[in-house]
Amino acid sequence: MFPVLPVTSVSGLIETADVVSGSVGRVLVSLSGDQIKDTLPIVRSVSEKFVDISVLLTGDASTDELISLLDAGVEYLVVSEPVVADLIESGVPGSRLVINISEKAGEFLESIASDSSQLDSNLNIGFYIGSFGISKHQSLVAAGQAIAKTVLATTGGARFLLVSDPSFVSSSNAIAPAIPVVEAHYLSTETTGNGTLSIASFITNRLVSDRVDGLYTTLVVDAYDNSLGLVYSSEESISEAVRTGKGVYQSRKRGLWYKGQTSGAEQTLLRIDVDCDGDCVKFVVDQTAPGFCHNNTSTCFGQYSGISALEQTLISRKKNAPEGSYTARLFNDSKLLTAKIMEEAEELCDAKTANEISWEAADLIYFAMTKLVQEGVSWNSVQRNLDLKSRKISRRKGDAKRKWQAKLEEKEQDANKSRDDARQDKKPKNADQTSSTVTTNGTEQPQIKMNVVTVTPETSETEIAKVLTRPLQKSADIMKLVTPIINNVRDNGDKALIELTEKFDRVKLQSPVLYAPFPENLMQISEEVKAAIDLSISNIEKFHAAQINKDEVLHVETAPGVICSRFSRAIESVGLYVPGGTAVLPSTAMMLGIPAKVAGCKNIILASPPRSDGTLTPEVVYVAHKVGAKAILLAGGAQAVAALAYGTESVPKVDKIMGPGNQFVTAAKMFVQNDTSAQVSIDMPAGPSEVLVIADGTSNPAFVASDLLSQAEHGVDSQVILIAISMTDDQLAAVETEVHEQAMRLPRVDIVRGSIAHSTTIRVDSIERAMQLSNQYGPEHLILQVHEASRLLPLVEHAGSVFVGAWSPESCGDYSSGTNHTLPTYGYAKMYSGVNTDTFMKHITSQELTEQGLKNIGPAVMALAATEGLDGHRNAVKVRLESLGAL
Ligand SMILES: NC(=O)c1ccc[n+]([C@@H]2O[C@H](COP(=O)([O-])OP(=O)(O)OC[C@H]3O[C@@H](n4cnc5c(N)ncnc54)[C@H](O)[C@@H]3O)[C@@H](O)[C@H]2O)c1
Ligand SMILES: N[C@H](CO)Cc1c[nH]c[nH+]1
Repeated sequence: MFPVLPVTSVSGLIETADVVSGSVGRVLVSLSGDQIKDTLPIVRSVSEKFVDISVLLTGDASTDELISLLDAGVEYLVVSEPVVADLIESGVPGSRLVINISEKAGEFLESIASDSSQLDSNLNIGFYIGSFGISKHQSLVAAGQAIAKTVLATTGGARFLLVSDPSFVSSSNAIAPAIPVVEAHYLSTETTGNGTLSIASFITNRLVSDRVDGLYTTLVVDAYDNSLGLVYSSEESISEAVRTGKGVYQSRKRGLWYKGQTSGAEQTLLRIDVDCDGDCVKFVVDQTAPGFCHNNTSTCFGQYSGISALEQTLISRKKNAPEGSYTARLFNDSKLLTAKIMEEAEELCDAKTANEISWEAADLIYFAMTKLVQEGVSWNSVQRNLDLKSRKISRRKGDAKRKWQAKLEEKEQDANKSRDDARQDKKPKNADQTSSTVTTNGTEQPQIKMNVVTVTPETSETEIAKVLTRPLQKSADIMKLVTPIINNVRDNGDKALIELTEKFDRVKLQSPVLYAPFPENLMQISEEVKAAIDLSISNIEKFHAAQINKDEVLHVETAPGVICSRFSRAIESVGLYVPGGTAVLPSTAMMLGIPAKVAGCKNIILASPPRSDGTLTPEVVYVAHKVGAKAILLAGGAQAVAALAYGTESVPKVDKIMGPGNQFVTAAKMFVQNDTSAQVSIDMPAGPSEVLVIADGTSNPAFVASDLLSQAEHGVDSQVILIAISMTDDQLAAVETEVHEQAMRLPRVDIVRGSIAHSTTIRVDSIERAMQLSNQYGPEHLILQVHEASRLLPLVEHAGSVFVGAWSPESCGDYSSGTNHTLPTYGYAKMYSGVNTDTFMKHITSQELTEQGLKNIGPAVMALAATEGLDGHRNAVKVRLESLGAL
């Protein structure tokens, strides 16, 4: 609550606003009805400069005139009781009104003393008493005490009392929480003055200290309400702060502390507020770079994040963006910036899932912020505008301009047309009513339903390609996000790793690595889960061990005396990424750790994002222990990938990084693989999970739905496809009902809604067409739930892993059957295998030639070397053949 409210006439408004702008930040202006119209522009401009104006109405004014004041940004209107009633009837909230009870304060007190229930309807309304009205009946202090006790105490701080009398200063404690209203010309930012009252003394009068040194606990925040840190104040430091308009505090060791006097990181004081019970004072300041903390961070709680961080970065880029960089281009090319803002606004309008919407909104804010910084407009003033707009009482109808309505209609027509084209005329009735509702547990719910498309021999290739399109992955944009993260870890090692983990996983670690042997208490798991892991490990180990025969060396005599051979070696150091963002995946630790162990990798390092308490899921630690991992890196995302690729003070560098992850992980893996200085390879791009189920009229609808949902629940960026071969409308409807009902029972139903929104059922009339579409899509998981499913296997050209028949749910491959679940997604099954034992090995070839062998192939080598103009190569054979007398 504010400690004092200066009151002035219109002619003194601007001057008073200047005086109080760095301390109380509020003014009460007394106005008559006929002054309102001319005062509105002044109200707007003063309010924009962060001074809140309230109006004390003298005389009469119409309801519309009073509302125009509130629309212009006036915080509170102090008016008589009948006017309050009129305004409330016109829709003005009570929280913006203060009843002027000066004229009849005595009666008012008497009446509420006899019946306090009459206050209930006015719960959030403030009260104002001028000394004149009070003096007729009783002393000001007595009136204030009575009102404070009877009226204010019941509202928990929502209601306040303004008392107008200079003598109030000395008695303010006696009638707190009433707020003194003081003629502005009596107030001064100086400590003492000729007949003036110090603003600082009003603040300190409000404060109590529960500390032995008598100092006041002081919260320092910036204009965005970011907490910068905690300090202490004294009467002297508060006086100095108000006098200088700067951040001045009381150091517990070094006395008066003018913040930034030596470092340059000083603060401009915007406002001082006192909390509800007077034991904490809040300084709102504008902080000069590099920041508030002595560690040169923006705040004592670390660097800014979100909007504040973005604004800071863009301001510094504007000063020194490298020539040719994208940001420099944006600052220098206003047309490009305008086009990007329009593009991102459109993408936000088109976004469907929660993830897409927040992603696109972030893009739009980035470009909007670039425009603000380019034009020298602070985010602070945008926030102020939002606050002032929220004070408006009159609401506009809010229709969009005609130009934009027309554009929207055009877009809708285009979308309808392409949907109709894709569905063609053979679309079954009921099959594509995506907006239908169903009743679940007695309540109507929008049906969770995949889009349905019928593919016929006439369907064009373009239409088919569209149907098989995966959710857009903005690789270039993601790369832009992960590149600075990777560079930061490469350059700053553990420090960056710890900071980024704090930023993205919201946990501050002391050390980012856990070394083997892992403490028992970190891997305590139930006997049931332990048995499940042990069984799964045993099957995975059997299947992966069978994939190699390390002792077998390949020998082939390609020509007499020319023996070529090949032998395998394990990759020495491997980094295994175990995702942990939306779900914890100990199964992925098994799928990567077991083949690494079977292959014989010497250094196995696991990486996984830590939980909010800084620990890892015990199941993951247990698996790490079982596979003989040397260390576990407690980090996720691009920062974990970078640490594994380059190594840090505590993270050992690896030779190859394996494992799935979200778009940041996948992009980071691609990045480090391309950086020759990292000398690291990767397994494959394994991104958001996906499944393609092929079903027919014989399939069990519940089984089909369950397989679709088991992948849809991974993340909103997952996609599932059902290819329905010659299913009737009823058969398809049965699957759709199962999808909805099973989904509604899943705890992750919200994620499922997101992924199903971009998933499709494709109706075809033959197995051949189904297999051709599946091969074109190249799914991570292919599930064959058709009559005599195994006969389709020879037709599979591209897929990560295949599940054959009704009794082979995809989940078995995820956990326990023995095959690997780390598989290529996004169509990469066309050129990559899933993780297997070979992923952890490399093959070395060797050859041994006898004299005869050299004589047999030497002339061919010499001829080819001559053709390539590489005489050195030719000579290496020539000198030998000459020594054998063969030339
Ligand atoms: N293809 C496969 O074989 C396979 C197997 C298992 C899981 N998956 C997939 O792996 C993915 C796991 O994703 P996840 O998110 O749950 O876990 P994750 O561990 O891959 O990602 C979490 C990390 O992402 C980083 N991150 C989050 N938001 C960020 C941002 N805005 N900027 C920079 N970094 C950010 C954080 O560092 C966080 O630790 C899912 O898509 C799942 O489908 C695939
Ligand atoms: N289905 C995922 C592979 O895309 C792996 C997984 C882990 N846990 C459950 N499923």
